[in-house]
Amino acid sequence: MPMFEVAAVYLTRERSTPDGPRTEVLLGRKRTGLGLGRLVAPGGKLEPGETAVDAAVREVREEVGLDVAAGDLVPIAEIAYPFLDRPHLSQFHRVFTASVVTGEAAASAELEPAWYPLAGIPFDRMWADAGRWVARAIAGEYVAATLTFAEGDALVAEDWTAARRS
Ligand SMILES: COc1nc(N)nc2c1ncn2[C@H]1C[C@H](O)[C@@H](COP(=O)(O)OP(=O)(O)OP(=O)(O)O)O1
Repeated sequence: MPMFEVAAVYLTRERSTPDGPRTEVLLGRKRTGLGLGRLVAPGGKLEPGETAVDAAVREVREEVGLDVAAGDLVPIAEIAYPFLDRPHLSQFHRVFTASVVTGEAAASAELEPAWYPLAGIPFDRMWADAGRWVARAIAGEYVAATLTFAEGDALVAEDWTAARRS
């Protein structure tokens, strides 16, 4: 199944709170297109000639107004998402994390960003797969998977051994 490529970035920061230090992750409520209304990481399709790292840096700047250096991006996952009911939406994600960012997150036409505690990510507001892997990937476990979606954006199959493009 042909798949377009997407780069996504889970940015993190450390904050002190009355209960002690905590790690937070930046997510944005999607304002347009596929996944409208869901919380997602900044990210999007690779443009012609771009590497995934190039696209990750560009998407973070465009969608949440933050600057992240290419050298600070750490790959944490590669995930194939076949869409059985809409094959043209099938996509291959390269996912990164980074803890070094400059500036304040700002809303864009694509995303309305906010920081969430890593220990309390609101997975019920995200794509159905996110609760299965995002926290452990940010924690350092590299994830390679094929996660199949079907009608109603339902997650209908999970293969946690490889990111298969066909
Ligand atoms: C299909 O399942 C998905 N699961 C998860 N966990 N995250 C997803 C899924 N589909 C998209 N996302 C994430 C990936 C990115 O961080 C954002 C946006 O991706 P999308 O492919 O919707 O990108 P666009 O906004 O359409 O791309 P452009 O910015 O290039 O227009 O959501």
